[in-house]
Amino acid sequence: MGNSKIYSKIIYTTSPENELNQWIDKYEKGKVFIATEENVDQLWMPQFNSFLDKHFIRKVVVTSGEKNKKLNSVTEIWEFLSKNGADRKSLLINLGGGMLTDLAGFAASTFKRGIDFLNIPTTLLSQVDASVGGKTGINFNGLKNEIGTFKEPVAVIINSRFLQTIDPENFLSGFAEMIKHGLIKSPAHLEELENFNLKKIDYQNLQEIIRHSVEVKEYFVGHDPTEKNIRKALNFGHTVGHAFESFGMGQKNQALHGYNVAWGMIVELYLSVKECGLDEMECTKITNWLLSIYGKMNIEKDDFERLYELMTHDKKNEAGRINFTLLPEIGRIEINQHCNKELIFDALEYFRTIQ
Ligand SMILES: NC(=O)c1ccc[n+]([C@@H]2O[C@H](COP(=O)([O-])OP(=O)(O)OC[C@H]3O[C@@H](n4cnc5c(N)ncnc54)[C@H](O)[C@@H]3O)[C@@H](O)[C@H]2O)c1
Ligand SMILES: O=C(O)C(=O)C[C@@H](O)[C@H](O)[C@H](O)COP(=O)(O)O
Ligand SMILES: [Zn+2]
Repeated sequence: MGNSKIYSKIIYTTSPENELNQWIDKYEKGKVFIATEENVDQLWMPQFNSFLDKHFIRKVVVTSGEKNKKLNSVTEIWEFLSKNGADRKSLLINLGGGMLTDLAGFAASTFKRGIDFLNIPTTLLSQVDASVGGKTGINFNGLKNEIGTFKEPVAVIINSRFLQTIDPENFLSGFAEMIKHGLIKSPAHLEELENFNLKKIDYQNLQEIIRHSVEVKEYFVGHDPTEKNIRKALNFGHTVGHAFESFGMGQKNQALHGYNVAWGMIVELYLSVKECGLDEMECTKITNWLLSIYGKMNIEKDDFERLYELMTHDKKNEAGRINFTLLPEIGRIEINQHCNKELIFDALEYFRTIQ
């Protein structure tokens, strides 16, 4: 995958506490803090409690769920840090899924103009994607990740044992970002995902597959940390996926991020055929696979204008044009692809009617 210039140290371990020991030593006693969210606090914090006590690490717990990836929750973390005497040299440990690592990473990257943070991701999605690469942020104004920063954690500690308590839907949500990694860079990774038994998860094998996925992410982040160029590859499926996700925000059964990305990838694979010459049979094969795992979201023709409007907020856009990352073939990307409104509507119609 080539030399990575990623700033964070990525550590794979079965004993996060042992790894943490060495990191904590670099910081003054009483200046290390931990942020988590309710569900993870209940499920996984008990195993860390004596460690936290021993090292005088104080804890803040925010409310779980994507709808809490918002400014109020950031304020809670800022207040906690401020009241507990955090200074510029402090460390914040973020224990949780992508919602928490995005949120608390953002809080850390802005507190006193930025303090160190370390991620311990607890969902598949956060292990293969969200905790790595330094995109932090919150949703705002009905738009995904509208406010945020680029700041990499000092380290990411990955332990696949956390995944044993993940529900199947959240597992599949993370699996979608892995499929994205295979599609944009690694046919070999895609193949191992196609062969992965989702009904009977082999956690030992999974740890290795997670590593392959993270390597794809590291490659793009290492070469372009602030998404000026080829990091846009990692946004494949997200121009449309984020529009779907923002569209569903606040609805009762809001679909998980990875599901929206999977559906976004179906639309963007169609665009790849039309604009970049992706083989139609290849597109159909992957689309059918994605549909078999993720089903699909129901959209109406009347929704197309709103979805298009949401795409006009995508962060990759330039000069008023919607910017896509597309695939001329599996494992290769073309960034800065512009599709006209008519073609985007065609692609949405393809998605709406596909069985
Ligand atoms: N920064 C990035 O590069 C990046 C990349 C991909 C996604 N994201 C963001 O990540 C977020 C989605 O992350 P997510 O899918 O991890 O969601 P999440 O953090 O909301 O976690 C999903 C659910 O699993 C629960 N949970 C967490 N760890 C658990 C565990 N070990 N066992 C049981 N339950 C557990 C949570 O409480 C929550 O209910 C989105 O906001 C998305 O935009 C960011
Ligand atoms: O790391 C990246 O770069 C990505 O685009 C990874 C995406 O999976 C992730 O959802 C990211 O948060 C999207 O970022 P945004 O800039 O489109 O909000
Ligand atoms: Zn994503």
